[in-house]
Amino acid sequence: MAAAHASPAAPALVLDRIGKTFTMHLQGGARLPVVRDVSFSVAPGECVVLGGPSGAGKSSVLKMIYGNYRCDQGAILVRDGSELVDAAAAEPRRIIRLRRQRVGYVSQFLRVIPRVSALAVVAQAAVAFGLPEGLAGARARDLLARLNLPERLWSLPPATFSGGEQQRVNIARGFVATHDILLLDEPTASLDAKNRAAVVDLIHERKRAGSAIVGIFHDDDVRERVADRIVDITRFAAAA
Ligand SMILES: Nc1ncnc2c1ncn2[C@@H]1O[C@H](COP(=O)(O)OP(=O)(O)OP(=O)(O)O)[C@@H](O)[C@H]1O
Repeated sequence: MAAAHASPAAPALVLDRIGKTFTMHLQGGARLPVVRDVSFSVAPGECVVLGGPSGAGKSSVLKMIYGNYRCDQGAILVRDGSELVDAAAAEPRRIIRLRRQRVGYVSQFLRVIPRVSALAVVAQAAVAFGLPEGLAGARARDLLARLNLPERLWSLPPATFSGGEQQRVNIARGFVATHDILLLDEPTASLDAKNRAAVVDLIHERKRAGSAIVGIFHDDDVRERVADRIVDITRFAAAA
């Protein structure tokens, strides 16, 4: 595990020449090079939006930052208190700690947990971050209300919710803790205009609070309202 000391002015996140080639073991080991030498950094309070057409590798880059996909090359430096941790080389236990304390992630779809209510799904994320239960519950209720999830649904498990309702539970879960780094994979894809606006407000609040955000947004309007900078992933296309 690589670790070094970080200066207070350092970026929250640095990607240094990361790359990914998928190997399809069920297809005779066919190799699919996706990206290479992806390098950019994100400052506290900044929102970097990943651009590029479908299949360019935007979600793969987010998944490498979160540790869902292993990097073939490069380093992902995450500030963890006074340390800089290379998440690309970190042990699983360290990745779990980073996810709890430093890096939040809103995926495209909610992975529902059977029999757990929507309110508990959101509050549990805040408890895992370290908030006391009372405060976690209050923040969960506040977020579900801001995201216009009808109160009659809060005590129900989200398995039977509509796509947009599930996605709002997912967003509330990602925003209920105050991670230094927040990864957003098309959080507004299945939302109407009112709820897209609610998410834009949450992103602005989180930026003001100093989180470094990396997001993917296909909606041009949302992208323009939240992006400080767009990083075009096609610049890092790996040759086949
Ligand atoms: N687990 C995987 N195994 C094999 N190939 C994968 C895997 N994940 C992604 N890919 C491939 O990597 C390429 C990039 O996919 P990725 O989802 O990162 O693109 P994207 O830019 O986010 O696309 P979209 O905008 O459509 O979501 C695609 O060709 C995809 O098929």
